[in-house]
Amino acid sequence: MTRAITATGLRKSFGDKVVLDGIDLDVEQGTTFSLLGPNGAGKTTVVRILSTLIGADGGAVRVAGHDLAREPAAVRAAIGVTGQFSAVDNLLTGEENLLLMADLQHLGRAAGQRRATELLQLFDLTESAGKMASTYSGGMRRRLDLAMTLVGDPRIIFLDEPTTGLDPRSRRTMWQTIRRLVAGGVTIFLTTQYLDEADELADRIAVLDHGKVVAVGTAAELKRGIPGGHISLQFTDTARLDAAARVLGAVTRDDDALTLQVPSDGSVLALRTLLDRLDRASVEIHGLSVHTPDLDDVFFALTAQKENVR
Ligand SMILES: Nc1ncnc2c1ncn2[C@@H]1O[C@H](COP(=O)(O)OP(=O)(O)OP(=O)(O)O)[C@@H](O)[C@H]1O
Repeated sequence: MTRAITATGLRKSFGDKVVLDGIDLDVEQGTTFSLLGPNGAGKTTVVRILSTLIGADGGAVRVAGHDLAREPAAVRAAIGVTGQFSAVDNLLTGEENLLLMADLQHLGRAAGQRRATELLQLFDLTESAGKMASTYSGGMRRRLDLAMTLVGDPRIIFLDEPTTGLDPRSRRTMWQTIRRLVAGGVTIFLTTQYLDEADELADRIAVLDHGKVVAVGTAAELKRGIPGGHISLQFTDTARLDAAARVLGAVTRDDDALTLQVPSDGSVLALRTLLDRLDRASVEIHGLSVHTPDLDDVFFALTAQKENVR
C-alpha cells in the first residue's frame, strides 16, 4: 500500500506548552484516517502542521510523497484543507465562491466554470448556486466549504471537525460525501470529537491525548484492546442471585437491581460456558444482556479525565 502521509517523532510546543510530544502517524492512500482526542489534545495542531500552515519543532513528515520541510509547495498542491471555521465568503453567491477559488488556483475561466458546475451538482447546491452564501444554512455552508476545497482536485483532504454543529441529517449527507470521495481514491485525514463519526468512517483511528498517540488501529482493534466487556445477568430474587454468585465466582453484584456482571470477551463461547454452569447448578436467570466495549469506552479508557488545556 502506498502511504499518503507519514509523520515520525512530530513535536510542537507553544512557548513552554508542549502540545505534540513526539507523535508517529501513518496513513494509507485511498483510506480514511481519523484522529480522535478530547478538547485541546492537539488535533488541530497536527492538521495545521501536516497541511503546511505552521511549522513543527521536530520530526519528519512526508505528504503525497513529498518532504514537508523541503517541498511545502508540492505538498500544498496535493492537498485540500477545510478547517473548523468556514472559508466561505458571505458576500458572494455559492457559485461565485467556487469561481473565486478556481481563479485563485489559476484554473482558467472555462475550466473553472466547468468545475464549479460539477461541484455544485455533486454537493446538491445547484438550486441555490445563485443565492448569497449569507442565506445558506449551516449544512449548506459546510458542503460549499468542502466543495471549495475540492476545486483543485486534491488527492489528500484534511477535514478538521467537518460536522461540528450540523444536524443529524446534514451529518449523514456529509458522511455520504466523504465515502464517495474515498471510493474515488481520495485520502481523508479526519479529526473529530464524535466517536460515532470515527467508527462510521475511519479505516484506522489514532487516539491523541496530552500530545501523545495513546492507541492506533481499526475501531475493532481499539475496542478489543480495552477491558469493559461483560455479561449482565438479572434474577427474580436474592436467593437466585446468591446462588449464581457462588457458581460464577468473580462477579460484580448489584443487590438493588438483582443483577450480576461477569467479565467477558463477548464471544458466543463465553456466553455458552456461563449459561452451562448456571444450568448445571439449576440457577434460573430472569434476563441477560451482553455488553461489548464501544468507542466511547475506548475514549474514556485511553484519554485522561483532566482537560487537555495546560
Ligand atoms: N497558536 C497557539 N498559541 C498557543 N497555544 C496554542 C496555539 N494553538 C494551539 N494552542 C494550544 O495547544 C493545545 C492543543 O490545541 P489544538 O487546537 O491542537 O487542540 P484540539 O485537539 O484540536 O482541540 P479541540 O478539539 O478543542 O479543537 C491547546 O492547549 C491550545 O490551547
